Amino acid sequence: GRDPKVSGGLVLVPCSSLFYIMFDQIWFAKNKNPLVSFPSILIWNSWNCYHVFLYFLKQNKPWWKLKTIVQWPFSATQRRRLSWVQLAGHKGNFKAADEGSILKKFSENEVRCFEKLAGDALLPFVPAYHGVVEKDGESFLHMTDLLANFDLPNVMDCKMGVRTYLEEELVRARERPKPREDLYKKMMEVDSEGPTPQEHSLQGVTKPRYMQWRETMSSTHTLGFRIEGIKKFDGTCRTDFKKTRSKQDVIQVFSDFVGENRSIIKSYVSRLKEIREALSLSEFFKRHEVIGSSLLFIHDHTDMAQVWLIDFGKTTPLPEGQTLKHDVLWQEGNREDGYLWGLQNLIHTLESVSGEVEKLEQ
Ligand SMILES: O=P(O)(O)O[C@H]1[C@H](O)[C@@H](OP(=O)(O)O)[C@H](OP(=O)(O)O)[C@@H](OP(=O)(O)O)[C@H]1O
Ligand SMILES: Nc1ncnc2c1ncn2[C@@H]1O[C@H](COP(=O)(O)OP(=O)(O)O)[C@@H](O)[C@H]1O
Repeated sequence: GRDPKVSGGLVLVPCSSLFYIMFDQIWFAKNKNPLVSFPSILIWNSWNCYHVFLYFLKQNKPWWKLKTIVQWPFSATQRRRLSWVQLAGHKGNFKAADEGSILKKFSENEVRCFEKLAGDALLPFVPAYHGVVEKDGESFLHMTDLLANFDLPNVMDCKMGVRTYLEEELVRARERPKPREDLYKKMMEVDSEGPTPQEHSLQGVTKPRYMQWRETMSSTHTLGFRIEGIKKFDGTCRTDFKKTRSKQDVIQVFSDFVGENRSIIKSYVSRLKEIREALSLSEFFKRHEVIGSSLLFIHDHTDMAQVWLIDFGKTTPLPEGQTLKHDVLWQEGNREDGYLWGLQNLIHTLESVSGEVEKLEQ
């Protein structure tokens, strides 16, 4: 009864083994799940129950592919804290805050966006913004944790638009090209034939070149959005969508994400249509180039399903008097981002999933 058990890629270790518990939690806290905190460890330990220990060391696979979050026997609040996940973006950008809220590393640009969104038609579709706070000598944006009202949520991040870098980044790279080794390495991890012979010899690629390559490898160019990451209710997390490009592949990932549940698909489609309506009324949207922003999809076993606009770090105001259409071709200089075109394709994708589920049910 007290021996470690192996089942389906997981090792269950008795909680009296403090070493295992601490190792696992340090691993979580340092990596993708910054909201897991130390006090919980002591409570769990005193419960003397079994604890799920990741099997990644034995399998020699990247840890996140096997990351699993314990579901039992924690209270709903503890489960909520445990299932918080950062699916994309920069590591270490988020910190836990008071119940139901999170802190994101300060960006002046993003603060300005949240301030302008306060009186805009998009307000009901963005996380509530509670101002700038200081913690441990650093500034953060305090905002609502969108996962807080869900129990063991399924979460998906879709990055919107046909372009994921700013025009000014392109100009800068042209004027002063700066080949980056980290981006070269990231490219090589996905496709060793990605870099050009010159990039191979430099062991570096520029940022816009990397971003453009990411766009063509994924569905950004062909559909105006791409899947960045998914966390399922069981804690499994996937961020390996860099080559998910075809319409059929995207439909397959969505179908798996919604578990072929028609009620959830219906809620997602109607929420996306509400967002489309709000975007058509939004002054903010008209007057900003929206780059690198995501739609965050969240649903749980109660069939509650929501979609939110997040990440305004690279959403930039246009010069006075200029507006964007968001559904026309981008040509350098016009600053178009293809956001609305991507949204339309996203709605079509979910409608296709719904059609396929209907066929299966007949
Ligand atoms: O997704 P991968 O392939 O890892 O590439 C990342 C993402 O595009 C980041 O965008 P996001 O923050 O929207 O996820 C971007 O940050 P920026 O937002 O600063 O462009 C990173 O640029 P660098 O931080 O310059 O490496 C870039 O390396
Ligand atoms: N308000 C929020 N509530 C819950 N999760 C969030 C929220 N904001 C961001 N996240 C999570 O963090 C990830 C990265 O967020 P994002 O704002 O895109 O960060 P970055 O600017 O570093 O790219 C998202 O994919 C999502 O999983």
